[in-house]
Amino acid sequence: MASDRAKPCELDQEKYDADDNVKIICLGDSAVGKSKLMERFLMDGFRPQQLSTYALTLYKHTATVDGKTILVDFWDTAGQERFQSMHASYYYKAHACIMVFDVQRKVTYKNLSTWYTELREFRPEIPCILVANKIDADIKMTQKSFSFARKFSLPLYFVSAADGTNVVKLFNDAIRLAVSYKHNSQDFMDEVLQELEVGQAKMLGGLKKTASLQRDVECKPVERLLLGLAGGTCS
Ligand SMILES: Nc1nc2c(ncn2[C@@H]2O[C@H](COP(=O)(O)OP(=O)(O)OP(=O)(O)O)[C@@H](O)[C@H]2O)c(=O)[nH]1
Ligand SMILES: [Mg+2]
Repeated sequence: MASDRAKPCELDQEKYDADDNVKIICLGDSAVGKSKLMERFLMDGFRPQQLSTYALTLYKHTATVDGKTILVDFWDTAGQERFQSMHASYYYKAHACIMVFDVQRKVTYKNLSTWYTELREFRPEIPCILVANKIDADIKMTQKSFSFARKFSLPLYFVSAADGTNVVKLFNDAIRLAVSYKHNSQDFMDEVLQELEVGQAKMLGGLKKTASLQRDVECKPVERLLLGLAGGTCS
């Protein structure tokens, strides 16, 4: 279970021993409760005053999933940026998205399509959880079916940052989905291939050097192939 709480300590040994790390982003209009949801999960608290997020806040959290320590970066942004395009780096290498609307303000539900379109431009495949927040203010909303979730086959969570309903479940599920996406996606394969390429390039660099220094040394077949790939020659 990913049930650990955020630790205030800067020097956290777990961070150095972590098995993996994931990035989870949060999207939605201003004042839907993105920051309050993070506050509820990470600090188990809720201060009702509204302080709109300025630009971007990054929270670091340590979780345990299937016995493994996972470092989670939660990215929280300001919803008023909706009318501009979000910076691509916000989406860069994100492994899951929590997309929030406010059950008390219909417009925040309508605007989901703008958020979702942009998300899919940058991250076509990452898991996305749809969140109906502030159900404490109108419990009847949990009886409503929200077609946006069905249309895009998104899991829908009814939550309240104010009283904590479903918040821990929401974040724990998001972490699980992020970890699972990271290990099963094409992105993961791309990362592995990239690392192999870097390793191979280093090896080829070494071989090229050797070949130019020792031109009369006979090349073994495998070295010929590698030198061919690197543009080197064997005499
Ligand atoms: N009743 C109720 N109010 C909530 C809940 N979550 C957030 N709020 C209130 O909604 C307001 C906005 O919450 P924030 O978390 O700052 O919203 P945000 O989405 O981070 O807004 P930006 O940073 O501007 O994008 C605050 O006044 C909160 O007290 C909730 O679950 N229930
Ligand atoms: Mg905020």
